[in-house]
Amino acid sequence: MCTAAVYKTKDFYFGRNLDYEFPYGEEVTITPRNYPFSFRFLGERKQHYAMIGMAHVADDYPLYYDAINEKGLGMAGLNFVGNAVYGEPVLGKKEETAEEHEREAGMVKGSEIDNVAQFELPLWLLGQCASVKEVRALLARINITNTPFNERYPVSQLHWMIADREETIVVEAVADGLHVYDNPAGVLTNNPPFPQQMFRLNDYRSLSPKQPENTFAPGLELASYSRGMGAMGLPGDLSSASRFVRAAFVRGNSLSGDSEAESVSQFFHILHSVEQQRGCCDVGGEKYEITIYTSCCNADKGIYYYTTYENHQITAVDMHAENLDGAELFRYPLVQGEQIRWQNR
Ligand SMILES: C[C@H](CCC(=O)NCCS(=O)(=O)O)[C@H]1CC[C@H]2[C@@H]3[C@H](O)C[C@@H]4C[C@H](O)CC[C@]4(C)[C@H]3C[C@H](O)[C@]12C
Repeated sequence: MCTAAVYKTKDFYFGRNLDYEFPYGEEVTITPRNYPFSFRFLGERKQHYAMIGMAHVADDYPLYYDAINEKGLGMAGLNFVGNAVYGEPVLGKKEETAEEHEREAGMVKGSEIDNVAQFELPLWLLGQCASVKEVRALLARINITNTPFNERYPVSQLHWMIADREETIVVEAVADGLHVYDNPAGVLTNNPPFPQQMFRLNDYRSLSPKQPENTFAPGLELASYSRGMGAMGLPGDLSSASRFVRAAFVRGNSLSGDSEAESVSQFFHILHSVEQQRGCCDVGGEKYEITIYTSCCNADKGIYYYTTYENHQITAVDMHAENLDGAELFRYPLVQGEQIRWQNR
């Protein structure tokens, strides 16, 4: 399970929990503007926007899980197993029915289509889009293909949250095609599909950070014996559907100062409210899903903050501290191990 979230104070923040039973060997990775991308179906791009994110680097290629680019656009891929459906590559244009073909004959010769392998999506979108608006335009002509990176890395079944400071969307490629949803909740988890996650929020519409009125039944005096009773019923379990509700509530009611330290701190509090502790989510074979890392990107400043399961101290990497006109990846292995600050020795 995973959870992604956005948060806005003075700056715009984007991040996620990566929950899984083992790490793939991820590193904070900066891709500078002149690192050449070779797309499977779309040729080479010698120049693109610079980006920073968490990636597994294979054969010097950044396989991003989540990242932001230098324009303030963020993107995260989360498991969507059993629902994600990617297509075979098609030849340069959309497959069209005979009827559509007739309608279009003499006008446009079928719409152009971009075949993008599933693992290429972050590079394709973050490399050339400065905003969600631009992402929407590219998605209108995309065919996300089921092309694996290589035989060691089968295609992951993911859906994506993509956001800038103005808007957040969710992209789901399913059996009946590609769907792009507005996401006013500002969070994403895993299954079920996004419309069902959003619908379920209706069940919790009476929850509140305020103490509730007693409306239980006439004549029954009931006590407000504890703080926090307005959110009684907020799910606390680790299922994806429950984390969606919990994260949407916590994020939606979050308050913080707008300094960098206060904003980053609050962002980690939001995502840590749905983190997974080792032992509580048994996935079989004596393996347990845990929150391997939590990230918080300042999308305006190009800073990638993270904590890991083994290290609660926040570590940060600033993309602008590197030469973004370079042509080689900058890679930062995750800092692990709790950093405990002793006060009396
Ligand atoms: C396992 C990760 C998703 C975590 C998650 O959503 N967990 C929920 C578990 S559950 O459904 O609720 O059971 C996903 C997110 C990004 C994925 C990686 C990225 O897509 C980049 C490459 C893509 C390659 O095809 C496979 C390796 C890989 C390096 C992927 C490995 C793995 O599938 C990752 C790391």
